[in-house]
Amino acid sequence: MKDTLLKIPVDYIETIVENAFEWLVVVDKQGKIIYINKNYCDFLEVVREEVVGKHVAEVIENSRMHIVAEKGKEEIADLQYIKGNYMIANRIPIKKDGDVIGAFGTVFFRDTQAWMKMNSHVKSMLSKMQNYIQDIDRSVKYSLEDLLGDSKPIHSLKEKVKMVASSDISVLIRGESGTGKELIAHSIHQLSNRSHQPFVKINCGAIPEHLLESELFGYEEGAFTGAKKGGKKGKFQLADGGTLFLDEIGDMPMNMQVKLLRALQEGEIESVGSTNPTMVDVRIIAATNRPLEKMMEEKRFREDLFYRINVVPFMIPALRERMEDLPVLLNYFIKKITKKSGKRIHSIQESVIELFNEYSWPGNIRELENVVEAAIHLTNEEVISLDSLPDYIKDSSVYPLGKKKLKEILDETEKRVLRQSLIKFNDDKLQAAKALGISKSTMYEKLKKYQLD
Ligand SMILES: Nc1ncnc2c1ncn2[C@@H]1O[C@H](COP(=O)(O)OP(=O)(O)OP(=O)(O)O)[C@@H](O)[C@H]1O
Repeated sequence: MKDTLLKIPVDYIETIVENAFEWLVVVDKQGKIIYINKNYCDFLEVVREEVVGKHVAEVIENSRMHIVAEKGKEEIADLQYIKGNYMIANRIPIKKDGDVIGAFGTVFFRDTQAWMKMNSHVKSMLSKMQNYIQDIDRSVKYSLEDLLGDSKPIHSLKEKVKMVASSDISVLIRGESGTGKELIAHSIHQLSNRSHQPFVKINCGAIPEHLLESELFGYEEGAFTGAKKGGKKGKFQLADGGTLFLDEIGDMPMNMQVKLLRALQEGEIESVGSTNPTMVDVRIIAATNRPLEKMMEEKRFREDLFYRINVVPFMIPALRERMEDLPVLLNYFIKKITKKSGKRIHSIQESVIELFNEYSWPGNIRELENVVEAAIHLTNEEVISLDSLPDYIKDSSVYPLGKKKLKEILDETEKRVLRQSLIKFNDDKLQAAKALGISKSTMYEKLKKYQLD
């Protein structure tokens, strides 16, 4: 190291020490100044030749350089009050063969204000980056392999995704909540030529009406009170070259529908506060669970926008309409959740499957996953039984009309009620009978009938 340093010409060293630090001072073991750079002298309003050789405390107010040179303990980012301001100083001992022979001190920020300015600058840059990182999700979470199901509708959905993915055609995905609309949107993007470009999602229903325009198209600096310095990019600009997923498009207010249609038709957008339109190249995938046809009749959704986005419609059926997918979905979620939770589950009781087949699943696949997760956490055994299901599923009364006779339905309901009352009263049959308003003997009779004893 020493050899390398000796090779540096002295002119170079002079430039480095004069400029590498804002201010620099070097003292010997006694605290006498050996070297001080010009910037520091200018600030202190002293002549360099006159202060070299003087004790540092005589030249620099509140200096601790002599203490560091004596004790050999470094002081980093210490606040030092000089000429009416706080400075941020570093003081480092210089050692030779283990002995302290002096110290050098640097000041990076002339005062705390300069430091705070730099600090808030860094913070604002970091938060800006964070915004963009959240907005742009290049690594989409799902692919077509994640779309499980053996039913005919799922097979044809998969085929359709493969057919349209590579074109830039607009797609409208419809289906109840939790049916996998976002999963399909991810899959289309992933199979498209834009897969290495951003996939940007905006939930049109979750953003307050007055913010939606700037969220979609961005804004210029000074566009409104509270606008960020330098402005902000909108989702359209962030998705440039990639895919923009307009989730819950049926919840978009009418005035924004006009602006969105213009952007889609002309391929250019205008940020809030700007007068110059910019071209954007974005593929649109929209999704909704709203009845758009009815909304068009009621003049709550624009027809022209509907035809612009509905070039290829995707309709995902509700889970209750394709119950043949239940076994594969159930198996998949059990495996996934047991792996995550470390719990072992080796079977599901037949009664649970029966109940699942009867239940209407208003929250679709998302609800199924949540119910399986809750059941796995609630069971103490390695079997998913009715006891481990959330109450609202057990309480749900979905009558299999047309499939079962009234007597069968009544018997099943009676059995379910009896089972629940036993669970509630910890198998205390007397208490359960009391709660149901039946006699002890009737209770025993019924338990025997339904093999619950
Ligand atoms: N066919 C499927 N196979 C496996 N998982 C699925 C399937 N469909 C949906 N899921 C899972 O269900 C959950 C909900 O899916 P997703 O968010 O795509 O639904 P969505 O229709 O967009 O819901 P919302 O309208 O409420 O936003 C996700 O965890 C997803 O992985």
